[in-house]
Amino acid sequence: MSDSFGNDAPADAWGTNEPQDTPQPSGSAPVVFDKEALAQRAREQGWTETTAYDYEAFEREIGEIGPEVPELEAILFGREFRPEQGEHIAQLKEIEVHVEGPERIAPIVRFTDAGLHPAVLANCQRAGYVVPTPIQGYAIPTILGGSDVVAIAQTGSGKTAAYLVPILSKLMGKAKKLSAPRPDVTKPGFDIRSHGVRAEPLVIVVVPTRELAIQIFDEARRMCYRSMLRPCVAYGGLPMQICREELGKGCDILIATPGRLCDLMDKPDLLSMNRVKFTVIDEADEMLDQDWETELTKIMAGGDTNEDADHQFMMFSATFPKGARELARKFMAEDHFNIRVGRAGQTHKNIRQNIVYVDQNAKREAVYDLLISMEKPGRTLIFCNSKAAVDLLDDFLYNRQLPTTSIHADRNQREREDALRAFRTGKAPILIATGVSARGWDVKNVVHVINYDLPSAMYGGISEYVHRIGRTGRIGHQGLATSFYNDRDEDLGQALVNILVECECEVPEFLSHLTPEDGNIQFDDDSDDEAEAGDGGAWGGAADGDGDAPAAAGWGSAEPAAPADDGFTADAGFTPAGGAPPADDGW
Ligand SMILES: Nc1ncnc2c1ncn2[C@@H]1O[C@H](COP(=O)(O)OP(=O)(O)OP(=O)(O)O)[C@@H](O)[C@H]1O
Repeated sequence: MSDSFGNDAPADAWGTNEPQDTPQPSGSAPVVFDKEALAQRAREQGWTETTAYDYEAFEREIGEIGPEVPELEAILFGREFRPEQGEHIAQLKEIEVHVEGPERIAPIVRFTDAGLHPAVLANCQRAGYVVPTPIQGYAIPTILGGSDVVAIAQTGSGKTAAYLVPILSKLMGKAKKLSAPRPDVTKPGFDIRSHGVRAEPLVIVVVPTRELAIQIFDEARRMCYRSMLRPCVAYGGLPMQICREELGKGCDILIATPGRLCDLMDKPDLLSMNRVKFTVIDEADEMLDQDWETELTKIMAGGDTNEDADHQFMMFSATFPKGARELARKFMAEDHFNIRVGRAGQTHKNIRQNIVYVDQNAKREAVYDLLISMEKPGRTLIFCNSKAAVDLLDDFLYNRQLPTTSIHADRNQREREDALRAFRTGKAPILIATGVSARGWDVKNVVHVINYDLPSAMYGGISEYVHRIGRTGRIGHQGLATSFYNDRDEDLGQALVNILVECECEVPEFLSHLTPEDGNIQFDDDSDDEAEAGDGGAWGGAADGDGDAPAAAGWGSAEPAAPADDGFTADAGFTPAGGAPPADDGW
């Protein structure tokens, strides 16, 4: 799909082209509609006029924003970083969106409909975003409206921008008003030890791994362009001295791993939480799996000093276990929104999943054969369950002259960064990793994910499988996921078959006995537990037969929100942002 600002833009994705109200059936003369007669007929039948969308225009003052700096712009938004949405983006929109909250959300179908600050809108354009993904369509207006949000959506569906864009839009133009004083680092004689300040961020984003922290920091830098806000990153493994120096220059948006953030919270001379207005927990499920619950509870409580009544909390993930729901219930406003694109833990049809039977002792040869026979070699990510297995496989393939590198928790920071850089740049296009270390990675053009070891329950089970294969087939691109299965993986068999059936992938012969005869898949996902617990069903309301809890009082809508692809017309009186979606914007 072409850039929305080029002349060959997809019609109206940014609302800049004339709406096409005259359909042109191919090969025949244009059909001319008499709009007035049609309007009259519609009114006679009792249809009201299309009402304008409430938050179409940006209503507050632009405020003070920074100048354009072409050199910086080229660095931040250079081709290397442009995601270039794939042509199969429509697959993502086919998934039903479920929303529970105190009121209906009118999802946005164009970025221009969201009432975003013009400078943020321009940054979205520069970043190459064409149309909002479904999770962005719902989360952006909800966050702009000031609500707390729990959001679940498939891997690679743009969750990071779903929170960064509205948060930055709310802060853009207000840096001078809201930010803590910052030292002038350009002043001659500036010395961080004597002139450094205490960091008082407005936004905290918590993520499970260092690599993810750096990736989100990069995305935040792009969205902060011209905002005069300063993003910083802090993670375990970064020398405390460097952390101190960075924070000492001032920090408005802090992206951090939970352990390091809690360390910093214990050092009031370095960090104060008193200005925090937005707390985002990204990949919440992973952090709870990794036993960061105490740290998350401390972070969500916001430290002793934060008394901001408007403090917004957000949790984003592709899966949503019980622990995360409990955290949400404890810290979020009672009227928070739950936005779920599809089933929690669902994947999508852009990933072709292959399960092949391979005996444990034949795996090495099998992975070699697979790599050597790839039609067109491309970036490939291989997952093993243990660090030792990663090292062994890396040695084995490297000795067979394949361009490999590897990453796991025992590597030092430098080694991890080098490995990821080599993979990103294509110097070492085969990366072998443990699942945890690759959580949330967004690497362009990963064409193949191989589960050398499938993640048994001990290694995160089926949700880990979903996260792993989600490193390919991102944002409308297609990808392949091959998994080696043998008797040791039987505990995962049923869940795998369910996902294969759901995504219309082939179920291999050796698992075919697990295919439900009546075609009805029973997902053993976390949302069911909730319903069984009888506590009101955090996911209540989606009466769609997918196993969700029945409608619960207090969660507003009793039907699923409209599927994102049908013009959002599920409900009378429910008008999509900006009217009907553009005719040909791919959604
Ligand atoms: N509207 C959009 N149009 C085009 N590209 C987009 C859009 N929104 C986000 N992207 C790009 O899509 C890629 C994937 O986004 P992101 O990493 O936020 O996905 P995610 O849902 O968080 O995935 P995961 O669950 O695997 O962490 C990024 O490169 C991002 O810049």
